Amino acid sequence: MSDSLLLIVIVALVALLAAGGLFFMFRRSSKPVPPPAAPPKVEEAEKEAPAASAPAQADEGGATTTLPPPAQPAQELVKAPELAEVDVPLPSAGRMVRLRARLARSQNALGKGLLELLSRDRLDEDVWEEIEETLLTADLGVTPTQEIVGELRTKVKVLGSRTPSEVRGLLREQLLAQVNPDLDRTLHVDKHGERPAVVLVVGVNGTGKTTTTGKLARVLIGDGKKVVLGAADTFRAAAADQLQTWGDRVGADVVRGPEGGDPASVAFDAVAKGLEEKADTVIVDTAGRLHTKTGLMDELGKVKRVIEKRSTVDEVLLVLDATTGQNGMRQAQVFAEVVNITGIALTKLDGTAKGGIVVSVQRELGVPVKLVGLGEGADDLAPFDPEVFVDAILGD
Ligand SMILES: Nc1nc2c(ncn2[C@@H]2O[C@H](COP(=O)(O)OP(=O)(O)OP(=O)(O)O)[C@@H](O)[C@H]2O)c(=O)[nH]1
Repeated sequence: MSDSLLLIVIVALVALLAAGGLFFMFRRSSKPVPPPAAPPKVEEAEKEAPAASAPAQADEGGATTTLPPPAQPAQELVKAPELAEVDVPLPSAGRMVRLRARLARSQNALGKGLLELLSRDRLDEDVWEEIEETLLTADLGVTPTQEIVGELRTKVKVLGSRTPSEVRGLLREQLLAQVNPDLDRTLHVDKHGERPAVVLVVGVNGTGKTTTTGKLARVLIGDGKKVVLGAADTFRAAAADQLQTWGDRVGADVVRGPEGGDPASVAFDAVAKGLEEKADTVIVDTAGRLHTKTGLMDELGKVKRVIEKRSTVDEVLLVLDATTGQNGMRQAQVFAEVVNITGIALTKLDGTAKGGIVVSVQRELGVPVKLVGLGEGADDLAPFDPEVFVDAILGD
């Protein structure tokens, strides 16, 4: 090989080596930098901070990026809820007037239908049948319906032609007579001397018994009374918790026992607490399961007997769900045979057009409706006022 050829080969080799070096240098600088330390896996993060939530977060592409555990200490995340502040409910006077719009919303169709039928020029048999049907559909019961129709027929004949206000007046008079404004609807909740009044709340589960007990406590506290609650519905643990929440909110002591414990013993302790606290009223929420009539009789009988060792049972309130119609009435009858009911709390009247149940339940049980539930809100329980009720049915 000539010297010049050797020189060319050497130059070419040096150039090749230089290009290769540049290539490797470039590749190394474009390689991603690995993370300094791998973050803990989800399970590890959870072990370190059991209460930490959402340790992983999905990006838009569906891939999961593991996040480091949150910086704050775990116990803050499981801290107990703060006690609800005690609020002061409004007094009970005029409550039903305040809730009248709600009553009108559910019951107005009945009034409108009846007023329209009675305002027709000709009131033939078909129209009277329709009036009868309307009253029966509203759960008024057969006898009250027949009485109302009989009275209206006579009065309409006497009147001859009818102005709208005359028709309204006639109907108002008849409905009010059936609701019976003369019944004594006093709630016996005032203490006697040193002893608190005791209210026993009975009824089938789901009728709104616990809710009514809590709402009633609010009504009484709004009226300036001191109230103790007894969670004698030991059958369902959640019922005691529910009552506790009501008690915490309005500032009423709640006496409760173990789940499945003896309801009579809770009732006894509640009355003892009422005496000790110089309370005006002790309200005892019972389970009142309708398993068998004798079982029910034993349970409620024992609760009553045990209370009477320390005080008197002044009011036995039967809670009845207005939406359950005839089924509810049958259950009510069983309770009436087992305990001496002194008043009815008719709940969920906001959820049914069948307000006639006020009339039929009073007739069948011979006990006045003393309270009505008109919603799920804390202040949606009102002392029953017959005139406000009838006016809400008829509309303004
Ligand atoms: N719309 C409406 N709902 C009501 C009324 N009263 C109670 N409720 C609802 O009825 C449901 C049942 O109420 P509870 O008080 O738990 O019934 P309960 O009879 O005590 O049932 P247990 O606790 O199982 O014994 C709850 O969702 C209440 O909010 C009312 O007047 N109107």
